[in-house]
Amino acid sequence: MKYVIGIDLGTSAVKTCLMNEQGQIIDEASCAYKLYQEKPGFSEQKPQDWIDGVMSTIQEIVGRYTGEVADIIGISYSGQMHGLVLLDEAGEVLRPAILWNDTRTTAQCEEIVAKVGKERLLAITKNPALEGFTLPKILWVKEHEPETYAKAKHFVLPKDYVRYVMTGELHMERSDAAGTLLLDIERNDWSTEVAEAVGIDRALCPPLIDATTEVGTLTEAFARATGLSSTTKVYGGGADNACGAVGSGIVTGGKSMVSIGTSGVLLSFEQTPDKNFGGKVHYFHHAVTDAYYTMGVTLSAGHSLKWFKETFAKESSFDELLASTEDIAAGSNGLLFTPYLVGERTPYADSVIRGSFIGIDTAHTHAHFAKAVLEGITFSLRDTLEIFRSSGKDIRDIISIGGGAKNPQWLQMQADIFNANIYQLQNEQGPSIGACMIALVGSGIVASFEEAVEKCVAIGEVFEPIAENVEVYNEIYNVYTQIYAQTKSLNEALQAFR
Ligand SMILES: Nc1ncnc2c1ncn2[C@@H]1O[C@H](COP(=O)(O)OP(=O)(O)O)[C@@H](O)[C@H]1O
Ligand SMILES: O=C(CO)[C@@H](O)[C@H](O)COP(=O)(O)O
Repeated sequence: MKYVIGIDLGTSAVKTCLMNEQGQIIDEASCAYKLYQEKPGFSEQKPQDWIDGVMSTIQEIVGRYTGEVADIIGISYSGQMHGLVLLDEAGEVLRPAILWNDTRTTAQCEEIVAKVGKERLLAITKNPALEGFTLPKILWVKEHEPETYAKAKHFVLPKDYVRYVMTGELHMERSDAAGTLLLDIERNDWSTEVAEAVGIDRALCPPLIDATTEVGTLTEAFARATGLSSTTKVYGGGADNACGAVGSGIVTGGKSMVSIGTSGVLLSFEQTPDKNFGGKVHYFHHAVTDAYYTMGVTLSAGHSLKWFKETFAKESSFDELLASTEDIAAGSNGLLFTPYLVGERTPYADSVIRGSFIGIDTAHTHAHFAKAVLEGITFSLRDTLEIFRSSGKDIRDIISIGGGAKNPQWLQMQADIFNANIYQLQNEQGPSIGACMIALVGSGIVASFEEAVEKCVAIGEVFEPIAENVEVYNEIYNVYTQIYAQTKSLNEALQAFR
């Protein structure tokens, strides 16, 4: 029996799993790491923490594995997107990584639009300039840390850095490169036009590879440190949302996914790169060659729940916190929450907006606040669903993944707020399953992604919308959608006090 390893480099933790050639998950391990949010808008991580986490999860899995290590024949990755890792001539990390949920780069986004042109940028990259993407982060370092920028030889994304350390080979994989704002999506290559317009040396961009490209084998040092064999082959991997889609079986048309991790994502498969969403949703390369996907992103989805738990319910587990909300009716007795804790991306690209609780009443308890947080996160994802539905997409079935898909109560709430059937996977780790599937396809054990879906994707429970809750949520959603405009100027006035 042959095995593959999938490494999902998330924002809260790395989640690694071992899958056999029949598509069964044999073992899993995870290791959390720190997020540094030292100033409002800043969000960084230390690349060495990722490496330590990856090493320890592999050591744990190899320690429990009783077969021949040489039978673990392939490894691939799923990675949090957009994060900037700058490397010097010797391949050493120059500064902490600036992450996808860091919004310090509003001025750099304006600079990109001024220099490239809004329409031209959209035509080339299919996306507008948003703070979370990588190019504005490069420009921020160039402006604010010129001595660091002068030493930079290459930039990479989080999982591409981990792969570099494990193999010694430096590349950037395309589904992730699509989120840099430097990729020409239709030409499937770096855009010299964008790089030149903003004054970035094109040589900073590493060679591009596909998700299933075999980049080499593990270094002797990494194999020794983890107990793996140095013959283990390593494949490109994909952006975490692309891998989540693969792990949810979304490799062909007509299917959608919701992911609640640190961020929240509503994603829909696209066969071609030429639809026009006017930049309202992100439009990226899939991990599946010659396929694409569109998605909207809530910056603080699971993060809002984690913030609430750590701030107001530190002693409770997530399950206990959610159980405490069970008896509260849909709508939290008139309490609303907007999850804009670090600003927002979809549908409001706004780094200044912050969250609110609206409608606080003397009757509200701790549990009402917890339920309002869950509802607010889910309403925010509905904002993207509305964009998709108004573009003509008929979305009735959605596969739900990520930490937020662990809880049946939240899955029912998703069905009620989205008015769609919600499908839970038997294992909610969609991205690491997707990473294993990439290794299976890359190694040739499985002939295609369609075949990998047959083998590896196991749907669990289905949650159908409850009509009376759908009706209540439709009414409350209409109120929710007014909060952004009505709190925008208040948050602008408060910005100076953060
Ligand atoms: N048992 C649970 N029930 C509901 N939500 C949960 C549960 N456990 C974790 N979560 C949510 O999932 C989030 C982490 O999801 P995960 O997919 O692991 O994130 P990431 O990929 O960003 O590291 C947490 O921040 C939390 O909000
Ligand atoms: O910025 C985006 C997508 O554009 C995020 O979805 C990141 O890719 C992080 O994902 P999680 O850690 O929340 O899974």
